[in-house]
Order: sequence, then C-alpha cells, then structure tokens
Amino acid sequence: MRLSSNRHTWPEGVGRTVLPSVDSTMSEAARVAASSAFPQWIMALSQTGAHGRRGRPWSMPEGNFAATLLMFPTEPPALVALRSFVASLALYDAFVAVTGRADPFALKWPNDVLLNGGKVAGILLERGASHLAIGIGINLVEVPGADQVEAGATPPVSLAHETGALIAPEEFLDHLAPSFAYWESQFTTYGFGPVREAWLARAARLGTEIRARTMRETHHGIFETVDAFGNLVLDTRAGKLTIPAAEVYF
Ligand SMILES: O=C(O)CCCC[C@@H]1SC[C@@H]2NC(=O)N[C@@H]21
Repeated sequence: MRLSSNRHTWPEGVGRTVLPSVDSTMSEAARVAASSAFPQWIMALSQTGAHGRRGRPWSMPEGNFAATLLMFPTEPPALVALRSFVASLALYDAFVAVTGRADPFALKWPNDVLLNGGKVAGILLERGASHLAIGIGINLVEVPGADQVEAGATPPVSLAHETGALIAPEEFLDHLAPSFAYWESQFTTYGFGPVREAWLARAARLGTEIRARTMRETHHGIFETVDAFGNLVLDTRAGKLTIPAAEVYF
C-alpha cells in the first residue's frame, strides 16, 4: 500500500470553482448543494464572513487559501465525520509536495495541521441533509492578528514565513485535490484503518502529556491514540478516557 499520494492530476468527476469573493465558502457550498449533486471544490480568493470551528470568526488575509469541498457521502454519520482525517492527510501530503519537506509538518487532533509547532491550516466539517462540506483554511502567506487568536491556542504560522515557499491558492488546490482523492479512495476502499494508521504516524505529541478541553471540563493525560471511531484516547490518572470532541492544548 502506498503511504502517500504523489499524483498531480485533477480528480475525474470533481468540479472546481474559483470565486473572487464570497461571504464564506461553507455558505456557498450549502447554497450550491441545494441544486447540485456532484462533488466540487469551491475556492474563494477573499471571504467576508468566514468562520472556523465552534463558530469562531476565521480571518482571511489576502493570499491565504480558503476552499470547501462539497461532497455527497452516503455512509452513516459517524463514518462521514472521519473525513476530517482524510482531509488532514491530504493537506499534509500537499504541504510535503509543495515544500519538499515532511519533517516540519504534523497533524493535531482533531483537525489542524501544524508547521514547526504552529497552526498553518484548519479544517471545518459541516453537514447538510444530503451533503458534507469540508472547509479548509491555510495561512499561505499571512497569519491572523494577535487579537484574533484565542488565549492558549496554538499560535498561527504561515507557510511562506516558516518555509519560504510561495504558492498561489489556486496552485495549492492543484496539489490538494488529487491528494484528497487519493486518501478518499483509501477510505472508501479499505475503511478507516489505513487512514487512522497514516494519521497516527504523522500525529503531533502522541505519547506525551496534553490537555483536552470539552464543553464541560478539562482533562489532562497522555495522548495514547485515536481509536477506530476517530475519538481521542487519553490515559489519565482516573483511567482511560475516550473523548469524541474537544480542543487540545499542548
Ligand atoms: O481551524 C478552524 O477553526 C477551521 C477553519 C476553517 C476555515 C475555512 S476557510 C474556508 C472555509 N470557509 C469558512 O468560512 N471556513 C472554512
């Protein structure tokens, strides 16, 4: 089995739209989904009302990457949610292809990509009645201002600043879409197993002490693994904890 994708051809049957400006590519995906049933990447060069996870605003300085993959998966909801791992691996491979380096990149549970320990990309999954929207924001050239970053959050970094790589968003999408198609085919053919293994091989802070903040409490423990359902498994003083959703702090 290949462990990473290196193809560079746009996936067959997947559409591509590049908008000069939009409120949010997530909102655009929801609008498009009402009258369409085929997968497509919706990219915007500027967003006026972008949002991140937990409804947080997502700032998008010019030159950064913003796109949403609109797709129509048919699996049960719990499996659909595992697409965040597919997207993380696709991002990782695209970064490696663009920079020629794997060592500075790592994946942070549940769905961020780190570069030299800082957050370079975030992923947001939203589901509609029949569609899944996978939103991806990447700090290609700029980072959000300090006032936009939550206290204690992983500090944002940009690809350009950390690696010197300068790439236009449209060109990055030409790497990302084939990478996503590769990991998507692994997922739909073999299930979560190979995706989980590949994700764990690239995981940040595996085996080390981390903090996971859920809606109700904060848990401290050793990041033991991600289970077969995508949950974070923490080894705490009180025993093993399986956490489906949380913010992780290092
Ligand atoms: O880390 C996060 O909180 C996820 C950030 C996701 C941001 C992207 S940018 C493209 C798409 N459009 C949005 O409004 N949000 C996502």
